Amino acid sequence: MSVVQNKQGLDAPLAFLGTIIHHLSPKQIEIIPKGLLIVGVNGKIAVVEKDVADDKVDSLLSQHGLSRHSPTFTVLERGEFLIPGFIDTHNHAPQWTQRGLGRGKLIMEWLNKTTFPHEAKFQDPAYARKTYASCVDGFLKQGVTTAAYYGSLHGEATKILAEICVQKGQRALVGKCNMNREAPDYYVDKSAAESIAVTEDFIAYTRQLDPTQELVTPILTPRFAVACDHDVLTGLGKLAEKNPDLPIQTHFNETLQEMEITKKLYPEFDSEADLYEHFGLLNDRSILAHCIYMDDYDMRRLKELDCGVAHCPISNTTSGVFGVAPVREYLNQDIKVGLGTDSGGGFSSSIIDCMRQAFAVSKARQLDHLQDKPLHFTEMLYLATLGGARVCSLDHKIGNFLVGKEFDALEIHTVGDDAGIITLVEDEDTTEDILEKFVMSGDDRNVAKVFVKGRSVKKSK
Ligand SMILES: O=c1[nH]c(=O)c2nc[nH]c2[nH]1
Repeated sequence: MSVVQNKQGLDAPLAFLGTIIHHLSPKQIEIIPKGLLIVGVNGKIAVVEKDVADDKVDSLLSQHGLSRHSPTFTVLERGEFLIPGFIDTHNHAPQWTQRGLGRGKLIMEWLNKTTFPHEAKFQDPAYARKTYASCVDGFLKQGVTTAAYYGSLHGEATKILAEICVQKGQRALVGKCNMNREAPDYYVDKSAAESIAVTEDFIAYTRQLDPTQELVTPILTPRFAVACDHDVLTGLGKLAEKNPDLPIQTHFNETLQEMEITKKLYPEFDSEADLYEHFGLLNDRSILAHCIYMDDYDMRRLKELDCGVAHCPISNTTSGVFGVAPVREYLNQDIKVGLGTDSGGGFSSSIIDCMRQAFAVSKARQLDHLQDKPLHFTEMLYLATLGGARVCSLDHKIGNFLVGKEFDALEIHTVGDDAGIITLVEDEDTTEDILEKFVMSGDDRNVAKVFVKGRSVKKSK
């Protein structure tokens, strides 16, 4: 077992001079045209100075042991800027090799025919190590500095996923997936007792791997009530009560088929909100994926219990039914909401694609709810950054560039030979124009550098 590497921090402070973009709240984006941002060797943001004069740059750099000639000092040219790292609030790591497969199927058919055969392969630790290494590298490359991962049901493979996140420097919530029914014999927890025991062992292992949760936090992961009997949900509820630092993730009001089966299996509950709350799994640490079919009661309970919503516009609109989640309503009610790639239900593992699809979904929603204004591109960026941090209960640490937070950031390049096929930046473009071009037409080639806690973690272009 490896413990978190490089405990002592960075070799030298980092400094960036140029355009810095982040959110202070859902409605408040701050675009700092000539900013100086300095990161201390502890990986935390030490200075954010706006409209900084030249002599002030020199003095602030020197106060932190740097100069304009230091190798860790970066001048961001026109078309280059810093944004906070992307946060993927819903991601199935063992589905890395099935992205795009079986789209158009209803959920239960897709799980049984496409997904479970893939996830079952993680019985083999060597396969898990190889595939999870590719998965974590792939997400880092695309600027996902934090991911909320569902593992497979296997304890060993899920430990490997946690180790790889630590080794490669990705911040992650990692969960052993609990599922002891409504799945084939070859891929199901053998009993409720075993499901809970493997979960406890995984939590203990991860706490040893990263004792201060510097990067990796274990997360309770009942796949959904369809796949978990009463004993599993009861056991997980007890773990949630005993471990108040553990986040919880599950799928919620995802499809009409899933909701109908849930109702048959749990006839005593009128809503999924009541069901998960009864078992102690709905609180301010809960990350609920999809949340498409929401009545007033569900909305109210999510708000009252301060749950977070993982909005997954790509998978929602490409499964058997076109699902339109009420994302404007979540924002209006200040219900915590962020974006999930839902990779591999989502055919794309890119949060940039996800931002764009969130826009399309908000347009679709407007067709039936005229008052629901479509998302603005700055709101899409909010969902991908600070919104996601709130959903993952990590907004005290990451999500924007406030002094004292950890430096999880992307250096975005929209010009130059390596800028790919982004909409060409022209002389007359404002910074807002350039940001919009990035959000609407950029891709991983524009994510030039990726930092987690100040460490550079993108392997290659
Ligand atoms: O998009 C999804 N992916 C899954 O793996 C899953 N399991 C239950 N419900 C699900 N939805």
